Amino acid sequence: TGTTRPIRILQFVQRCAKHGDALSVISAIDSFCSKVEWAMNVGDKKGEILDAIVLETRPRWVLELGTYCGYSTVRIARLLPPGARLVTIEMNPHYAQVAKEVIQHAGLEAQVELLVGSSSILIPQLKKKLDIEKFDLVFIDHWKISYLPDTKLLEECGLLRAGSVLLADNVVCPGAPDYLHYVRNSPQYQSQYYQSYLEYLQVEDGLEKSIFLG
Ligand SMILES: C[S@@+](CC[C@H](N)C(=O)[O-])C[C@H]1O[C@@H](n2cnc3c(N)ncnc32)[C@H](O)[C@@H]1O
Ligand SMILES: O=C(c1ccccc1)c1ccc(O)c(O)c1[N+](=O)[O-]
Ligand SMILES: [Mg+2]
Repeated sequence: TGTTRPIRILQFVQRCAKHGDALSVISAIDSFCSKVEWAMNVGDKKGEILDAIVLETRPRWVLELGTYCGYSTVRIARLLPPGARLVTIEMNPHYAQVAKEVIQHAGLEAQVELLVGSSSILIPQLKKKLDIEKFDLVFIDHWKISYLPDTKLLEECGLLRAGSVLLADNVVCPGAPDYLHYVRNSPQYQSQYYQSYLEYLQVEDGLEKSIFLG
């Protein structure tokens, strides 16, 4: 039995990226996934939109749903102001282990809280687990069928405040139609679509930014 794709991504990072240099980790993964093996990272094009929204939001508390190999985790954590924290949830223990090592290679482990488990189980435990009040920014990038139920769960658990920003990946491809309809039609959200492309491909995709109005 050979290796897994996440392991091959990690090995490339460990071989080609400079320890403690987040940008070199990001470009190593983008290089590997655009030239060697496609992988479901948010990627460089949508990643630039993600970066801009992190910088614009200046979040103290960030939640990421879906870690995979930690590519977007590193993209976000490298831009956080001192003292800010990124909580990332991943249900696959193998992916979580790879992500842990990628985040460590980038030197960002102090800013990141990586939780292994299902979002629907962990979200209701977050207030107890962490001395957290509300999330300022949520990056939604796990299985597309979970976007809507988990958004409603975040509302019910009182983890969003007026002004909290939800940023959802893949609202076009593979798509999250029920989520999109909800945030675009609910009076509780102000939504905006950022057109881009599916990671490493010439297929349309985009991010939806939705501000919770409270
Ligand atoms: C597209 S990948 C995440 C990519 C990552 N955000 C990036 O851009 O580098 C989706 C991940 O979400 C995880 N996942 C899917 N549903 C989940 C759930 N309900 N709770 C926790 N993790 C979940 C999958 O195991 C997978 O690793
Ligand atoms: O669902 C897929 C998918 C579907 C089919 C084959 C490969 C991946 C996918 C594609 C691009 C993404 O950015 C992404 O986040 C996901 N995902 O799994 O969450
Ligand atoms: Mg995605």
